[in-house]
Amino acid sequence: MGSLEVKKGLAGVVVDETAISKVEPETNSLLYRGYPVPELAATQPFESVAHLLWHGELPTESELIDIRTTERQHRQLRDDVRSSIDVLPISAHPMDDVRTAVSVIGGMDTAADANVMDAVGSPEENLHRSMRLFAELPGIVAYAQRRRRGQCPIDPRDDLDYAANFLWMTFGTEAEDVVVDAFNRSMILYAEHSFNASTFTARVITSTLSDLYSAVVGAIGALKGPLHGGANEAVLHIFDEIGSAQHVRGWLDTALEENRKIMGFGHRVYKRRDSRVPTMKRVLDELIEHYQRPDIAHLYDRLQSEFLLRKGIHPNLDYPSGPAYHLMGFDTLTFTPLFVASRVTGWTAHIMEQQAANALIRPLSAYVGVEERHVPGAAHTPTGDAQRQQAAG
Ligand SMILES: CC(=O)SCCNC(=O)CCNC(=O)[C@H](O)C(C)(C)COP(=O)(O)OP(=O)(O)OC[C@H]1O[C@@H](n2cnc3c(N)ncnc32)[C@H](O)[C@@H]1OP(=O)(O)O
Ligand SMILES: O=C([O-])CC(=O)C(=O)O
Repeated sequence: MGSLEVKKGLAGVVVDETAISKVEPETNSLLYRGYPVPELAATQPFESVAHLLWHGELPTESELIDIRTTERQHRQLRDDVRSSIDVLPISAHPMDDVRTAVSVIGGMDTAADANVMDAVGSPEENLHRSMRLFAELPGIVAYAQRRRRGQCPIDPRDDLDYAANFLWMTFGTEAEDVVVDAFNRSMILYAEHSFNASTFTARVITSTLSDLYSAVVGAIGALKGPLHGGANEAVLHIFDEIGSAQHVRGWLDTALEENRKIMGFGHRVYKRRDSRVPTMKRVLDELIEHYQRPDIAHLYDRLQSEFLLRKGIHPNLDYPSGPAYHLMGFDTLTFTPLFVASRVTGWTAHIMEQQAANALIRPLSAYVGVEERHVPGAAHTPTGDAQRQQAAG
């Protein structure tokens, strides 16, 4: 055991195959089921990308109508789910609201755990569960923000597609096309990214033959941390702390002296650039133009160039997403729940892929603790092989 090489954080370890997305750090590119993500973001509604991730192909016209019809059928926030959120204190993080809501949805879906030995469910059941979570999460995220603001929930609108309806349920006003389009592109960019920490969590849970809801709940927990999805929220906290572009240098001096991590920068896989940043930066630029907020552009550019100069580290997707969601009007605490609403498509695609070719995920560890010793006053009890030999006489 002692001679085993430890791969801390599983860095560089290939644990399985996937056909869902291809992350290529050498060329800074990202493909979902073979399609370049910038092409998908430029042309597709998020509903089509969800279909692509689950089924491997973009939907035909009639399949898109089907997914949109089903999504509309399940949009309404259910009373039991709303009550489960209401039990939590307003001070709870909205990621806790979302995690609790998904857990309750799973518990209410009696098919999911009626027989613990068969919790995994059929592929058709799991596709249906994935679709329902995709449809229900916007209502949950919107409700969590409105509740914190002391506002009543807003019913979904059947005449609006996914992105426009999400914004409608959150703000109670019809968003302008430029904002709907920006939001749609952000959802596509966040949807999937191979074996990141939350997706891997979902696959570990799935590998024990647990159910899809348990895997999504675990994934939400993993996404909450600021080294992963929580970074988009953390970026806005940093922007608030800095205040304006002229304060970047002084702020960065102190932060680096204190060995702070600068959220929204760096990546485990992309060591040069994050493939999604240019597309999301364009989205941010359009929003800055739309809302006439050049101050945000100055702060963004100054922090990016100063940090690159000092540490040689590039921004990741969370860096442009944070200020973009801020400009759209979302509360900072809502940013990571938005990531959940998008990433649930990738998670569930991976859960189904794991189920289709399962192997229990169980790595080894190298023990570095105290060697065998004995409880004071106790007779020495042999362990392992010695115990077996003694028992055999
Ligand atoms: C959608 C997403 O989930 S993208 C990731 C979002 N997370 C963040 O933005 C959080 C900030 N970034 C980080 O903490 C890291 O870059 C991670 C966790 C994302 C990737 O980290 P790893 O691959 O484990 O690299 P690690 O953290 O060891 O960094 C390597 C070196 O770069 C430094 N570094 C990396 N990112 C940062 C950062 N954002 N701020 C300051 N220093 C950093 C580390 O301190 C380390 O320096 P050292 O070698 O002198 O100790
Ligand atoms: O791939 C990662 O490690 C994190 C990430 O960018 C994502 O999940 O989108």
